[in-house]
Amino acid sequence: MNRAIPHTEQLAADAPPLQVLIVGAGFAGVGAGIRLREAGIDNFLICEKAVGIGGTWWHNRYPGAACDIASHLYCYSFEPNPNWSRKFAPQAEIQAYIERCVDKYGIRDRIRLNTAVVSLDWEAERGLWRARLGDGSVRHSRHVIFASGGLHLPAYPDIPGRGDFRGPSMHSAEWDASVDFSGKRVAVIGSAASAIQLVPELARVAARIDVYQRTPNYIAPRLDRAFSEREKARFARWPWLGRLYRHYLFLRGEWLLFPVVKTRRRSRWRERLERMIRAHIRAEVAEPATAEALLPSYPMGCKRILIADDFYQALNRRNVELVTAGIERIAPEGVQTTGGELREADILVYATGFDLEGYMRAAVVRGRNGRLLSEEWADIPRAYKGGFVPGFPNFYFTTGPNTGVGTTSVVYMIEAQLELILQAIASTGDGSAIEVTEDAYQRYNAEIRAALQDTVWAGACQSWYKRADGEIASLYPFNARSYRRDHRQLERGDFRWHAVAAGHDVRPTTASADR
Ligand SMILES: Cc1cc2nc3c(=O)[nH]c(=O)nc-3n(C[C@H](O)[C@H](O)[C@H](O)COP(=O)(O)OP(=O)(O)OC[C@H]3O[C@@H](n4cnc5c(N)ncnc54)[C@H](O)[C@@H]3O)c2cc1C
Repeated sequence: MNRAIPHTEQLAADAPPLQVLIVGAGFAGVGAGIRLREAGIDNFLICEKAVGIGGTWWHNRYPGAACDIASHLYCYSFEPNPNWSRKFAPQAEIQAYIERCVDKYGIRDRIRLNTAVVSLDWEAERGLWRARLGDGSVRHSRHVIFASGGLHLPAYPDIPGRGDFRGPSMHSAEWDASVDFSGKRVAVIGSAASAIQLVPELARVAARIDVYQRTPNYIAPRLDRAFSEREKARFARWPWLGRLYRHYLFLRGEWLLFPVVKTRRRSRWRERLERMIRAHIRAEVAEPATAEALLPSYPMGCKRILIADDFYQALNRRNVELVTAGIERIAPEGVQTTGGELREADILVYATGFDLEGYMRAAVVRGRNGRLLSEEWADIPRAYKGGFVPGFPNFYFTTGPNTGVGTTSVVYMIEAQLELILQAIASTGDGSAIEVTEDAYQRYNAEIRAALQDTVWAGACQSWYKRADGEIASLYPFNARSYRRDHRQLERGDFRWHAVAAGHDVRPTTASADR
């Protein structure tokens, strides 16, 4: 039975506690809501700081924005979509898909938009999380699913003079659709995942585009194409066909791409792919000096492997130039390079990615005994299986620390994480609170850290994945299938349960095998 969520002004501090509060309405938050409802848990609320649903696919609206994991895999396994228009669906279509899921599974009345969760405090005496929301109201909840995602905070480069630029400037994730690029000189800072999608689109209308590249990327052909009406009809008629295709896409990532990253030792397979992409760059880019500047000099997989069909072609246009000189500062008239050249621009676009640890900075979280999550993670963000941190009872992350696989769909990973979270919530049916043990947390993270040492990301490899101290807090060193296997069953010996009684002290209990 649906119970309408009262409006903010009606929410007094003593509003009945929620069973589950979900932070964020992206693939993870919406997926969590759907799974909860399926499990018969109706008393949940999804708070989303943005004014729309879809997370990444609400925020990233730059021209050319699209997924780079094929759409038939980049969607919920329980909600295949036979009607994807292309192999790699554009942003609007993915956002509309998430909206459709919200309606089909009846969770729209559980979503509160324009509502940031500012802080979360564990009230041990009540066994509840106290959430302070952006509008100043307070809500209590037994469980919190922290589905803020890692990529919701746009990162700007630390370049002097950013505020001096006299024209419009924007981050790719905060696109200003009111700005007209026609006939304008545009400086695009960055040449990675978002830049390679938006440069070909802007190049069609802008007078000139300077693409500022710090480090070249391995960009493989995307081989995107539209699905014909016939193909869509077949996917609709024979759902097994969609499942088979999805499975093929998944195995391709596991077999073709995972071996590239899984070892830091020499790999013939990796070297072969590197040679193929280098040959591709030389074949695609007309100007030899530009082609040379686009050739990466590090092992493939060290940075994210990108795909595009039209980026290298766009660099052949007369109105597009690759600038490899460093940036000294942003001037009112444009970009001043380290070579002393002032390259004038009318519009600045920062395609400079995200603060990779966005899940860490999304809200102030205080667990047992007032322990701040930021203190727990002062050295490095860590979590047991990416989702559980000791000292934070009934609190779960999706896409938390060390959950990035890079070779498969994040939605696939999210579904695995939700499986474990749902089991954790179900295990507290007697009113207790669940918490991972310190031992299990330490052991799991020691295993992850040791395994990361043998991946291509370790050692001298410099990448966005790495923190300034060289630690890797975002990536998972094994393949997606082993991740899924690892998330199938809550390992009860790795948890303990607190007896929680309203008005009484929380008494930690040891997990018994039969819980
Ligand atoms: C441009 C782009 C393209 C991508 N393409 C792919 C792809 O092809 N394949 C792939 O697997 N992955 C891709 N990703 C990664 C993508 O982020 C994930 O696939 C997925 O969308 C993550 O879903 P999520 O729900 O975990 O996080 P998000 O989609 O980021 O949603 C989290 C939501 O939480 C909200 N939020 C954060 N903090 C708070 C708070 N304190 N209070 C309330 N709300 C809050 C945010 O506003 C956001 O809407 C891409 C990412 C980007 C940026």
